[in-house]
Amino acid sequence: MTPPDPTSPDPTSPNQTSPDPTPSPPTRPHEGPVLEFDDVTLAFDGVTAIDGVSFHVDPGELLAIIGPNGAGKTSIFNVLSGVYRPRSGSVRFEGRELLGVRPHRIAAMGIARTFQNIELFAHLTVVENLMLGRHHHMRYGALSAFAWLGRARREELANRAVVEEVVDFLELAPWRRMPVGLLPYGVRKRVELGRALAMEPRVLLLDEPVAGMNAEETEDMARFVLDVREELGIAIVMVEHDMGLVMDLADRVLVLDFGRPVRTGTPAEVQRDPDVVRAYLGESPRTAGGAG
Ligand SMILES: Nc1ncnc2c1ncn2[C@@H]1O[C@H](COP(=O)(O)OP(=O)(O)OP(=O)(O)O)[C@@H](O)[C@H]1O
Repeated sequence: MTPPDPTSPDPTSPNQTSPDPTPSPPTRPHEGPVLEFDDVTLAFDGVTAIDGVSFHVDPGELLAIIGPNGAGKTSIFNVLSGVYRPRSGSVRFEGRELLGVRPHRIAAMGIARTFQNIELFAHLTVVENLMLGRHHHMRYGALSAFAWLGRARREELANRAVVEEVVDFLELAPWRRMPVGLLPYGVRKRVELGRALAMEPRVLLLDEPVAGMNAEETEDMARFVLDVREELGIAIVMVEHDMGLVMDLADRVLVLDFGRPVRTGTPAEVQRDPDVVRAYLGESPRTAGGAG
């Protein structure tokens, strides 16, 4: 994945120039897709990373985004999380426009993200890393904590309770007090999923959740991703090169090539689409093994 480049010039990255519009709270529960990505185009100097891409995600749905290296998958995540501002198009979360909204506010609205390269604090314990996921839910800083000791304490306890639920849900109890840097790779990836879940998101963006994992770790992660969707009902957008995982888990698959959408459909539809086979999967669907 290409990491976000904070030095890239406007208008493509990041949302520096425009004021941060305060999203108005919805007056009634949102109906329809939880996420709408509508005719979005994002260009860097000479490179069109996303070229007129549209998709939607329904509540509780798992949409996988696949495509060869450089197809624009990470760029879509960077637009969804407010790191890049596209040249044109619209991105809506529960009906509210996200373009122009800063990343921390998008996270607080309910969109959490994991990264391909684990972004945890190696010297902090599992529980401490998960508590960082509660950051957006903490209203009392150090100063106000003196003034409102009781409330701050209650908030701390509530945040700890959420973190404990995540520890149970992802079966992280054996490692809870260990520094994350000492944990096996597969467990660290699970802690990163946990930190995103601790935010209590309504949409989860998973960036290559099984990259670098062995078969056993992949199987574990697949089970947890399914549990997140089925038990917590969280909508998921997943970028992944492991085609077995994509075809097993996804409700629908969006295939990209050179920033352009090739096809959106169920795993079965996508696998037998000749354009997809040509663009990504190889000569025969049977040879599909990913391009990562
Ligand atoms: N900050 C940037 N500055 C310039 N070009 C960029 C930047 N980010 C991405 N690109 C370009 O946009 C295109 C899409 O990149 P992107 O990282 O989104 O692809 P990807 O599908 O995630 O690839 P991979 O599977 O290798 O992670 C590529 O040509 C990439 O070089």
